[in-house]
Amino acid sequence: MNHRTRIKICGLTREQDLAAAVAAGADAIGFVFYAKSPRYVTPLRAAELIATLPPFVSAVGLFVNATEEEVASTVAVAPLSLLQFHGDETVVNCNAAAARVNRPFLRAMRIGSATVAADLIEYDFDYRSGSRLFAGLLLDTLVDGYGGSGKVFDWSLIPEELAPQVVLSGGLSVQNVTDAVVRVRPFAVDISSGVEQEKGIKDPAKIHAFIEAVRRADAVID
Ligand SMILES: O=C(O)c1ccccc1NCC(=O)[C@H](O)[C@H](O)COP(=O)(O)O
Repeated sequence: MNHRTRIKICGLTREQDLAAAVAAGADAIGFVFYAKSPRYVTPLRAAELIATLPPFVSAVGLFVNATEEEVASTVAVAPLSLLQFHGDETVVNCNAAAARVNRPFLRAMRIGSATVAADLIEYDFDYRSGSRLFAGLLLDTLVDGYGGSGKVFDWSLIPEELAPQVVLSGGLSVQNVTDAVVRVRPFAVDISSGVEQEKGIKDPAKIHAFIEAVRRADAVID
């Protein structure tokens, strides 16, 4: 079987960075609607950027503790195909917002030093049983500012049975992603800091090198 790890590049703000990510083979582009983030884009700006995407590249909208109304008004402007909830939202909050706009969603689970494997299994069960629109867990590193930290967490925490459904995130880079994919075998990987010149400004060469490294790992797995 040809293993193909999906790839999300997050926190894009410029047309040239989208073009570089698409040319390199990204499967999804993440847009940050969290105003405190240096990678923040308005719904209108996201719509302009999404208009440059070719078919079959997903537009993911990232929210942190947004209200249902904020999610609905964002999706009314920016044609997102997938939502990502990255704050302290509950299952009920995520499900209500996703159902309001009828979009599937990723739930970011932020992993810290006290997290154990059973927490991941319980979290996945809570969301899988709580919403037909739950599309999976995005596993990220627990930090103060919610995400986009450039810091890794302990990948050995990820239960083998969950790995094929998770999006692995948090501090990935061209240096560590081959090891991450071979060890964890996630459905997808997600990156922001590791492909940047500065926050919100991506580096086309780093994007290309990262995606090449993921493809090398896929070849090892096959
Ligand atoms: O990217 C941000 O600025 C951000 C701010 C607040 C919440 C989440 C945020 N990003 C979420 C993502 O999906 C990032 O890609 C993920 O946290 C990984 O980031 P990095 O460790 O920089 O690769």
